[in-house]
Amino acid sequence: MTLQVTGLSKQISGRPIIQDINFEWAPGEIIGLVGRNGVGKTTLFRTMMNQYVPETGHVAIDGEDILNVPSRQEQLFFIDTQYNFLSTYRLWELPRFFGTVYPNFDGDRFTKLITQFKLDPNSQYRRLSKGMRALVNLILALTSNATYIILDEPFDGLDVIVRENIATMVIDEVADQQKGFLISSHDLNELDGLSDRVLLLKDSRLIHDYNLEEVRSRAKKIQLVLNDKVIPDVLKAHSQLIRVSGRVLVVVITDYTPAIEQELKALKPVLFEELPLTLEDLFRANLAHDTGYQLLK
Ligand SMILES: Nc1ncnc2c1ncn2[C@@H]1O[C@H](COP(=O)(O)OP(=O)(O)OP(=O)(O)O)[C@@H](O)[C@H]1O
Repeated sequence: MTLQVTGLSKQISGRPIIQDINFEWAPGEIIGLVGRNGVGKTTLFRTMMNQYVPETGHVAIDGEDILNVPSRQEQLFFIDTQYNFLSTYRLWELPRFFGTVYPNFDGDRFTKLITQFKLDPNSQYRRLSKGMRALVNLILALTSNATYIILDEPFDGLDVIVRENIATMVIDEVADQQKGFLISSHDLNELDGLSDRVLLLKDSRLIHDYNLEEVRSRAKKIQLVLNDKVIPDVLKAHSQLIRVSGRVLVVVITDYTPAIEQELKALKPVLFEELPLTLEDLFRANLAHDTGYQLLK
């Protein structure tokens, strides 16, 4: 079972916002969609949902265009955080509303989760804080029982507790491989430990589709203290410098080999220590040239 996005393009006021987007997405996957502010992440989601009619392309589930087969549309979930009709609804009213769109909506689980997170069922959606709204959006996504769930910046502006709650719920939900998530973010730290695959959107196109396990298996982050202040050739040739402070160097080597290790050890470093590699490190090392990200903080 997969969802296929094929040749999807959308222009707004004559300007191409997304162009020729192609990817496949299977249940069990948590895909990160990253790109700078305004690059077109939300536009891609709206176009996938046909809120925006695409100039070209389509979205299909197991080969069936979701526009032609209503039962397929029910398998795809997205709440537009900017434009939605929820603001005047009270939380207890939401299951009725969503139940008409998603026939497998689980009202009992919705009520259970609302109670578990100490949300007041009588609150109007618009009166909720940003973090509470994010939680309600996620609860709706999970209880819709859609297979493919799109979350647009679900962590934006949330405190660490709510962020962890959301991340844990997402991870639990994919454990049995029945659901998949597509999560946009402009902050790589938020996707760390969550996504197994990352799509990078730049200049209206998907320019990379990364399998993170594969990228991680080849890369190493190393802290070195060398006798000499000069950066050795082996590091210039194979690594991306993450930090330099005096004689302490932190580097990421994207294609770490025994030969590189030998060359490094031959320098007889005072300290040679492997550090945990973050998603941001990987992107900084792999993509510093083409993300347009200002990754160094
Ligand atoms: N309805 C609209 N009318 C005019 N321009 C639009 C509309 N929707 C999107 N755009 C433009 O399309 C571009 C992409 O916007 P979009 O919201 O998809 O980006 P994004 O990647 O989701 O950004 P962010 O990370 O800031 O949320 C922006 O330049 C935006 O101004």
